[in-house]
Amino acid sequence: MSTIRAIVTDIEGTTSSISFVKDVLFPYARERLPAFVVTHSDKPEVQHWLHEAAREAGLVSASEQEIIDLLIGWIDTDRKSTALKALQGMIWQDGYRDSDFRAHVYADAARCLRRWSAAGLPLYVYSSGSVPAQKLLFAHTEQGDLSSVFSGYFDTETGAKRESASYSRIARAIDLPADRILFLSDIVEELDAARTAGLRTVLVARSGDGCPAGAGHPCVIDFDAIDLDSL
Ligand SMILES: CSCCC(=O)C(=O)COP(=O)(O)O
Ligand SMILES: [Mg+2]
Repeated sequence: MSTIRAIVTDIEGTTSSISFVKDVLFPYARERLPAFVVTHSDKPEVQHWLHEAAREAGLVSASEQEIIDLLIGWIDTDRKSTALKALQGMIWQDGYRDSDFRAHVYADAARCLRRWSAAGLPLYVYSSGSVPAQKLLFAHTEQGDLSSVFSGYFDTETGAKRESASYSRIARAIDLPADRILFLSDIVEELDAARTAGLRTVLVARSGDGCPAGAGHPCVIDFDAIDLDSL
């Protein structure tokens, strides 16, 4: 009988391929970002995140073009900036609406998420992608609409993914003891932070090379291999 009462999952590299994020989502946002900023900068929410990006970069008074260049540079270096992620999410909304792409989710992930949810296990997402972007992604996957399986979503407004305090906040928000929550990720540093906060952890190693030696966390190659009763 498993003691796990909730599961929190990462997206990129865990439920979904790294290639979907790097080769589909990021180029889509990169190409459309300049026009998006120019045509939406009067919108309060867009203005807020442009201001936050400038503040994060220490720019006191930046032109629209300087902020666009800054954001493009951050996309190219995969900076996990909350401001960038919020703006990217707004651009991806058009892509999902216009069916320019659908989100990649591994079949094993979709299958297990649906099974765990049907068994009454609350499921959550914790990703660097903004909460609106997470909701869009899971509503438009190649495996169908997965929105109904999730009880909640967390992004970097809760804190950085490599800081243990973020996982303590998530446990408080979920309202369960940390050791009843399982966190799934492809990044060992995120799992280390989650474990420091008391969560249970499983490394999802999808590279095809199998589980790395000395990862320091229980490890699986896909969601089908996760045995909740053995954790
Ligand atoms: C809504 S997912 C968009 C992917 C993204 O922008 C990202 O940075 C993924 O990071 P993760 O924390 O899911 O590895
Ligand atoms: Mg990841």
